[in-house]
Amino acid sequence: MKLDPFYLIVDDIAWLPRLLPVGVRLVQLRIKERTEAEVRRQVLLGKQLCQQAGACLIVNDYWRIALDAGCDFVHLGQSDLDDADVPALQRAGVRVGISTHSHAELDRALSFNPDYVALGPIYPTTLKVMPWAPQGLARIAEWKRRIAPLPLVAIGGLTVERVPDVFEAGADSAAVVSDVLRNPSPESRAQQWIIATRAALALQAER
Ligand SMILES: Cc1ncc(COP(=O)(O)OP(=O)(O)O)c(N)n1
Ligand SMILES: Cc1nc(C(=O)O)sc1CCOP(=O)(O)O
Ligand SMILES: [Mg+2]
Repeated sequence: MKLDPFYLIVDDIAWLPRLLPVGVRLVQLRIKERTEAEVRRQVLLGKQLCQQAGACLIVNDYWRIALDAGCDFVHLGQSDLDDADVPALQRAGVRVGISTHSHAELDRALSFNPDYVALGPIYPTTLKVMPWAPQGLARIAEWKRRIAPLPLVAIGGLTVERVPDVFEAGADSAAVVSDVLRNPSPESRAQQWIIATRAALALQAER
């Protein structure tokens, strides 16, 4: 399976009418601290907006809601895996991406037969407190050797300026929150991301 090289993560579907028209084609809805009813509403609307734009929606954490809503992709972290029914998702045709931060987590993730593996944080992130030291670029290459041909998503502290190194190290897709959503112009930053990730992917293919 191929993932778009630019993987945008948003905390509310209000971002979608702003950023889908720019050309975002892979978007994770990562909603925290809202009621289940609100998450369900956003997932249903997010699915519709992404479908209309030809974009792929990935639902973070809320795998039951995603399954009920007929979504086709979820993202699960290690603690999410404790109560997620991954086989039920897979039987329903829902693709699953899994976060990893260590060798043990990678072994566990691979045991679920995921559709992609995410590695993070590559660089320090200000979005959330994490017990993990930044992984660095060498880890990307190591993870890629372990998981190929599965796609590898890099996440954590990524910026447009860091995109070339991340792809050169072996990432297939770069996931980002702050560098886009906290930019004074999220639309133009997303545009820069699209250009940078496509260029980096093309260079990777030439090597
Ligand atoms: C692409 C991607 N990678 C990692 C994460 C983190 O997932 P998780 O560890 O479950 O943490 P939360 O995002 O749920 O706080 C992710 N969401 N997306
Ligand atoms: C949500 C998340 N998960 C990570 C992981 O390593 O699993 S890093 C991260 C934060 C990503 O946000 P930003 O692009 O603002 O650094
Ligand atoms: Mg999670």
